[in-house]
Amino acid sequence: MKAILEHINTPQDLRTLNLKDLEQLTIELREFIIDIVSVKEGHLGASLGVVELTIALHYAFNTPIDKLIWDVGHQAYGHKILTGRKSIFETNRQFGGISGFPKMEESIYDAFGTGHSSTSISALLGMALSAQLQGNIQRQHIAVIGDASIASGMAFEGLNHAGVTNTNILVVLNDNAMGIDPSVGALKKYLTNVKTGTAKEENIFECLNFHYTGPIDGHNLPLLIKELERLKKIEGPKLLHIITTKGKGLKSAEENQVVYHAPGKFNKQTGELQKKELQQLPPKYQDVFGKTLVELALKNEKIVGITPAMPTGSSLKFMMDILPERAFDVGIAEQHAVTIAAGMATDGLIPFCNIYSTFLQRAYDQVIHDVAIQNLPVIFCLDRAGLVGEDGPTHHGVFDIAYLRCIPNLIICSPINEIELRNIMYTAQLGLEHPIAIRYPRGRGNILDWQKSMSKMTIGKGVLLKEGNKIAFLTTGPIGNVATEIINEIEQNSNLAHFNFPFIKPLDAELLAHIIQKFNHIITLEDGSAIGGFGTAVLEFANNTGNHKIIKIFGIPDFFIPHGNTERLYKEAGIDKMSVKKYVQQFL
Ligand SMILES: Cc1ncc(C[n+]2csc(CCOP(=O)(O)OP(=O)(O)O)c2C)c(N)n1
Ligand SMILES: CC(=O)[C@@H](O)[C@H](O)COP(=O)(O)O
Ligand SMILES: [Mg+2]
Repeated sequence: MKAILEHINTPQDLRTLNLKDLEQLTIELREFIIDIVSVKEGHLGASLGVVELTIALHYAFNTPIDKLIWDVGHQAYGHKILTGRKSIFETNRQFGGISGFPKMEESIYDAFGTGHSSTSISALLGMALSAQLQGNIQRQHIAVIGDASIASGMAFEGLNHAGVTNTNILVVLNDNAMGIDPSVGALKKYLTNVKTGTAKEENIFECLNFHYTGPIDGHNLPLLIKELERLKKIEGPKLLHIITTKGKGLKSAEENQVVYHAPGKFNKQTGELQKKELQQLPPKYQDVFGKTLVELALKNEKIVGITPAMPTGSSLKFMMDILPERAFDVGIAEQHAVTIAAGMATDGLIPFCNIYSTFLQRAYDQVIHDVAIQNLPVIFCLDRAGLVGEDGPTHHGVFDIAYLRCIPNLIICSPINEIELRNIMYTAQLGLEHPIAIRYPRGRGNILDWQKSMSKMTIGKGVLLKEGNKIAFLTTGPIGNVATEIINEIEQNSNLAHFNFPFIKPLDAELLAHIIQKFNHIITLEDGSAIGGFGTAVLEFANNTGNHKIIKIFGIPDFFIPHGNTERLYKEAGIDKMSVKKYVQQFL
């Protein structure tokens, strides 16, 4: 029974409560988040950590008139529940349901859409400058940003600019000493010194011209409210530094903050994680990467590993455990991750720079300017390529082929399975004349027996998987296995040929020329953007040969694919087995 929360549908309701009821609300809100996330899954620890802050902000400020931005947005579940989405919170992250991140089209209380980190201060400053220019001097602007996210370049850029304005902005630094994994870097050290009272005289935020308060206990609701009310009356840029515990209120989440960042299903009373099925499963691609890298690095001392703040998600943690001096977590700093990899490559090291496909978008210039133009043999491992599922459009890794394919010098490889991933990693560390981007998806592969000895691949070589004489399937990446299934399910399948193109660039020109000459009908299939992707590359090639054939491109269409389970999303994108099979069958 949630006696208080039951009556709260908007922040206006919350503002009528007395302090005792607000305190009770913190308990009920935590329970509500735990109740739903324990069965529906999602990000847990971050939202539990900001329950008091969420209530205090909506109590002290006049949202949605005052603008409130949640950096990354994975901590905004309490905010969603208190701003009209309590009854639909159980649809969180599901297809057709609410998004796991703030989204402007979802609610007037979501002042800015987030998902990728460290954007909040810039967006907030934009709003505050706009308010100033338009004479809206009453409006308040608040960003909540975590200690890991504020260490990112983009957040620093925002602070640096904001400090020379007299805008009405408040940055709340939510310091729990954690990202997904423990926070890293000199700023983390500085914040720790501030918390323990051992920081030197000068305060870094005051030096940036912010009015600084803190650190204060972010779980002390009356104190938070009092401080926010006070800060509201102070003009100019302000920073409030609060100390919180990630996972606050659920013992296991407090004790194991990395796992409970997004724990999957768990017992809401004990916090115990739901037991996984006992049967042996194929490996996660991230583990194939992580374990293979260790295997290679133990033999090749030039290999180094880099991750921007995702040691657990990328499985670089395996190398960090075994070869800590050669594996670097650089914090949420994708641009820096790419350029230090470039620097290392100039000096003969072999950097495996692992970045989620979606987060590499932030380091596009570094890929071109620092790596490709100088033709440095950096090995990019782009995890979470393709549709990632419940995180939705901010996180789908569907643009990489299109945005990388136009960069000269860069090899692009999309292995069909775990074995091919291992082989291309092995091949790359033997020494390439160019940088390479190896993309692979979220989740598991298909092969139990994957830890076989590795063999060298020929860069740019495609593979005939099945002979046929009428229609040619050309696939790249694990979606090639869907083509195999379709072929196996079709009776007249002698008509269907299947070619795997692990290399999107360079394309296997010889094989492609043969295919274009032999087949009148070609189908390409990929899990990336249909515009500018692998299919487009085939089309361009065919056009250049002057040999005009029917080429049907299956890829992600020209709209943002929403959140939901991947099977459903494949359908939404029209690249699921049924859709492709239906297309093929018309011609048989
Ligand atoms: C540009 C970018 N890189 C990486 C991530 C993945 N990521 C999501 S949350 C997170 C950690 C955020 O830590 P912090 O800002 O301290 O917030 P907390 O989870 O501690 O509340 C990371 C690295 C991301 N969302 N965006
Ligand atoms: C909020 C965020 O960006 C991450 O927590 C992301 O959800 C991680 O994704 P994976 O679960 O695929 O590692
Ligand atoms: Mg943090």
